[in-house]
Amino acid sequence: MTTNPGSAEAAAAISGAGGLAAASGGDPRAASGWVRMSPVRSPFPPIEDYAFLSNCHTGALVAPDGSIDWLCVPRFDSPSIFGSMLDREAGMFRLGPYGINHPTARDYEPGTNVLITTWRTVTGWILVRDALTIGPANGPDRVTPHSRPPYDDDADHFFVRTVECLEGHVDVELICEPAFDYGRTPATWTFVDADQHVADGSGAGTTVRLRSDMAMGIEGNRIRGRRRLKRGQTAYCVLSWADQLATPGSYDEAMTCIGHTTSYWRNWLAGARIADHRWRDALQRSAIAVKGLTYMPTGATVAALTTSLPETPRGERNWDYRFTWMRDSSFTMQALHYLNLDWEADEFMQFVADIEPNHDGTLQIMYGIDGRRDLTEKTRDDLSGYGGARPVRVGNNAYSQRQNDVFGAVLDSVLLHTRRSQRMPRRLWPIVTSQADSAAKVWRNPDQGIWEARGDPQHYVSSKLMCWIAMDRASRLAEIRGHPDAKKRWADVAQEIHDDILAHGVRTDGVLRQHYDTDALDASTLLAVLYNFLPPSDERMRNTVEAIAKDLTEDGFVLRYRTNETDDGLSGKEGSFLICSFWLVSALTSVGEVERAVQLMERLLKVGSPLGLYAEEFEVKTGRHLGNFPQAFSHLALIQAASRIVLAERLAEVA
Ligand SMILES: OC[C@H]1O[C@H](O[C@H]2O[C@H](CO)[C@@H](O)[C@H](O)[C@H]2O)[C@H](O)[C@@H](O)[C@@H]1O
Repeated sequence: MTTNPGSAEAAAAISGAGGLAAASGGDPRAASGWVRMSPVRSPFPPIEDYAFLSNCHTGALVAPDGSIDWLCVPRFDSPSIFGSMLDREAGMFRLGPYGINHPTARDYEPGTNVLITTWRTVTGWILVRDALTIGPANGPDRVTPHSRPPYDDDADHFFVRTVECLEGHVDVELICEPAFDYGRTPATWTFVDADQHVADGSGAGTTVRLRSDMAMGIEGNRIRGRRRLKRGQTAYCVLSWADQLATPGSYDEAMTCIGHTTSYWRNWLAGARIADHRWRDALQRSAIAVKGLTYMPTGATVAALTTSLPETPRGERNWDYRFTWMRDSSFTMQALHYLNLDWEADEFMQFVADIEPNHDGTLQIMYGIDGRRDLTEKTRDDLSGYGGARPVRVGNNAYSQRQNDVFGAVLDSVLLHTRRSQRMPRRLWPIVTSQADSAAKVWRNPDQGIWEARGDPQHYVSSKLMCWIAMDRASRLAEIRGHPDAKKRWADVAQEIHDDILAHGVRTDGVLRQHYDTDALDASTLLAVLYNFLPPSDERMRNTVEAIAKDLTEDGFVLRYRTNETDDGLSGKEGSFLICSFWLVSALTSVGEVERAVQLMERLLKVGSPLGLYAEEFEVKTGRHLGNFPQAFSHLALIQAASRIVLAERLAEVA
């Protein structure tokens, strides 16, 4: 038992006598120091009901009841300290009205990553602001596009929560119960000031500091505070984890941090070129979500904030996405370029230039956000998993897979970057040559494909297509660099791959197939349309789009493939893949079916979360989101699809 005796009285004063008496009897975690203080929160909220906050170092998910159910510190890929998303006993931090779990309204402060929650109780109204703080080093200056913004990468990062009573009176409750190392180690709390407004919670080599102007007590492994706020009164609490643990010391200071955070996001967004269109809000939210998944110190992006949110309810399709996939990042760069947000793309190019290649010059398909290579997957059998979906995985064995699309992803990004910045950094040329030569060598080999199937390698059409992109982009880059021999050599290979796909990758009905030895469909072949493998007027492009729209959809939403036709080495049925559904919007636009594209886009926007966020998949029969959340793939494809439609509509207007 880790209770600080000195603080037990304070706890009892707040929670009422007997607060500490609720014991851990029968709880297997008691042996490791757990002291259960209240019934386990249950059930798991729907994935899409979470709010996402980020400081571009790490991110958090806030449940509708005001609890932070996911936070890893100090980085996206660190072990969680609040992990209730994966196990109701793996840590949480709630601020909200006592005894009420359903907010009246939740929204972001427009154009920011600051969450505003309003609560109405029988006695009054309160407004809670939540932010993972971030801010400009030199004040909220306007960011000029194409210049390095005055971001303070090394600023202290806090989770700041403020509450303001708008009407009547409300009893506000704070419960902070970290569980370090993905729920394995409960916090040991000690007060560090005499007034008991600052406490340190430690475990598994990590210390967090909680500071508040509310009276706090230690109850076993958690801090609890309660205060009655009357109209016009305020309170705050701040959680920090930086070494110096310096935190705002008053409500006003906390609000200043939130103000800086607001300015940061708005200034960043001011650099984006977002069409004045009815989808503007969705585009802005997606841009903020994608940016929020960027790890600022290296420019790497995580594929999603979380690990192991299930793609099949209660199933085994649970993966850790807190890493940087070359493919996902390349698509992210494209999406940010659509919005004129080139600066992040520049940063990612630096990341690419810095990574350590394999001995043969190839790149891994994914890396840690700090560029590390070993992402060995482990299962955490001590965690229940979201809704009972097990195993929970930490790490991702896909890192050692052979996925031949990676060459195209990297080289397409380099060409895009070169064109946008009108220069090609010298340090990128060795990467171009090694990727192009590797692609030229391996494109004939089977691989695991872009869906990272864990079954046998196949000749995936989309992998060959991306090798064609690799050779095409390399040839254009060689031209820019003035290497005519390389230009010709790589263009010849591009042509060879093109011919090969047309010879083996097209079914007798003129539709692109998933891989050379099947007639099954695969939504990744929509990339052929998006990358202009053939002109959009070519029948094979239209046939592929129509076949996918008709035979690979559930209620209009696109599956990446049918799991009963494709052995991906896993059990369970998936939901529709949101990236594929947005790809279909883009592809319909390309082949001139703009009205149908708009209809599908509108439906996709309707199934976004109440806060405009998307997981990886959507389950048509329940209307629930599935998989990791929020997922960059879904948001970047939304940006691409909307941008393409907006462009098509504008062109139609001037025609
Ligand atoms: O379905 C099996 C695979 O699922 C994950 O991969 C998916 O997510 C990646 C990150 O967004 C994406 O790049 C890939 O295209 C998706 O299929 C998982 O990470 C893999 O380990 C797993 O084998």
